[in-house]
Amino acid sequence: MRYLVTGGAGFVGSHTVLALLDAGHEVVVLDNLSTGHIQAVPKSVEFHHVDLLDKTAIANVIANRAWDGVFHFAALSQVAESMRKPLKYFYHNYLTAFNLIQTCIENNINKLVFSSTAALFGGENRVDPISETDLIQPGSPYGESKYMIERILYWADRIYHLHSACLRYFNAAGADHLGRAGEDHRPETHLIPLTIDSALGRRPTLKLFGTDYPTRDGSCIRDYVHVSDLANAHLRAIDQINDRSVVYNVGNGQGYSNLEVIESVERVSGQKVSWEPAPRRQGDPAVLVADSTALQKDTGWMTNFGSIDKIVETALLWREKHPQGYI
Ligand SMILES: NC(=O)c1ccc[n+]([C@@H]2O[C@H](COP(=O)([O-])OP(=O)(O)OC[C@H]3O[C@@H](n4cnc5c(N)ncnc54)[C@H](O)[C@@H]3O)[C@@H](O)[C@H]2O)c1
Ligand SMILES: O=c1ccn([C@@H]2O[C@H](COP(=O)(O)OP(=O)(O)O[C@H]3O[C@H](CO)[C@H](O)[C@H](O)[C@H]3O)[C@@H](O)[C@H]2O)c(=O)[nH]1
Repeated sequence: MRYLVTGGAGFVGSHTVLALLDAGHEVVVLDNLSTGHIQAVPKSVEFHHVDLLDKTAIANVIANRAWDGVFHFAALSQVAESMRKPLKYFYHNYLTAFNLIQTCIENNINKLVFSSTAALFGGENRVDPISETDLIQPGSPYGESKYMIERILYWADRIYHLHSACLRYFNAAGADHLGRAGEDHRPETHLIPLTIDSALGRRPTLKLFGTDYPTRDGSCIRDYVHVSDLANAHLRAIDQINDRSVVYNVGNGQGYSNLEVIESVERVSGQKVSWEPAPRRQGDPAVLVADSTALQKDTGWMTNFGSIDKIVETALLWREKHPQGYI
């Protein structure tokens, strides 16, 4: 199969590219390298330095070739930044997806897998774990921008038969267990890599955002899913959309508090993490844990890296080998 991957130089995209190659598929990556890294794209992969805001550039890559499907990872994805710059998120995430979807329709592509998010479920009054039918209530412009794209995809299916899988990831973390790829956001905003860097003495004291949430220890609870398990969910999801569209929540089904993540990093690294309480970060819901039963039932998807310690272990190994990230 030949697949187009937007955002394939980024964290989740690069791990999915590896999973696609491992399964014997041909992959073409389209990325503007705004947050991704060319070093994360295997040399054997055809790469196009394209910004999805430029519809003509997208069409130049897609037109006149046969495609078996598209994986759309490219986006701006920082919840906190979206609270400060909401219009940037609506403009960028909506328009890039719009350009891509329109080009897919114009070129008779009929399968698209989309990186949606747990940030759709921002409401405080709901019960975890969260299933696909739970109330959608984005708690940030980032989450809202992803929901807007889910709605375009809904209508693109009904009217143009572009079938889609919207995968609402919870917290992607970890690194390829063979060390071929890892997490390198600049600046890094995610808890696990920041905590690891604190343990390795490469960062000053970690700020723990919020210690007064209504949770078991006062810190937020998140559902961490290993990035390679998440990549695998994409390969399974695309097989589900030959004649229909699907929406799946993707997580481990188990929540860890921020303090429990710190404990895991200390356990796995054998080092103390220096941290201090800090005010809540805007846009953060207290708890986000996935019910991924639908994905498991439909596709047989299971996690290989279920425990937080395993996830942290792979992330730590990559970080130890790549102290400067991709260079
Ligand atoms: N990391 C998570 O925990 C998480 C959770 C839920 C959803 N998501 C979603 O998954 C996707 C991937 O997340 P990630 O953590 O890998 O992010 P990332 O920043 O590492 O990857 C995004 C990639 O898209 C590229 N890109 C961004 N804007 C582009 C544009 N206009 N044109 C072309 N390329 C562009 C970047 O250069 C980068 O390579 C995003 O859509 C994100 O919203 C991530
Ligand atoms: O220095 C830090 C960084 C993070 N946190 C806390 O750690 C938890 C996890 O934060 P991350 O930034 O690692 O992840 P998020 O849950 O904010 O975000 C992830 O899940 C979201 C869905 O809710 C989005 O999809 C987003 O793209 C994805 O990265 C949050 O409580 C956050 O406040 C800290 O305490 N200190």
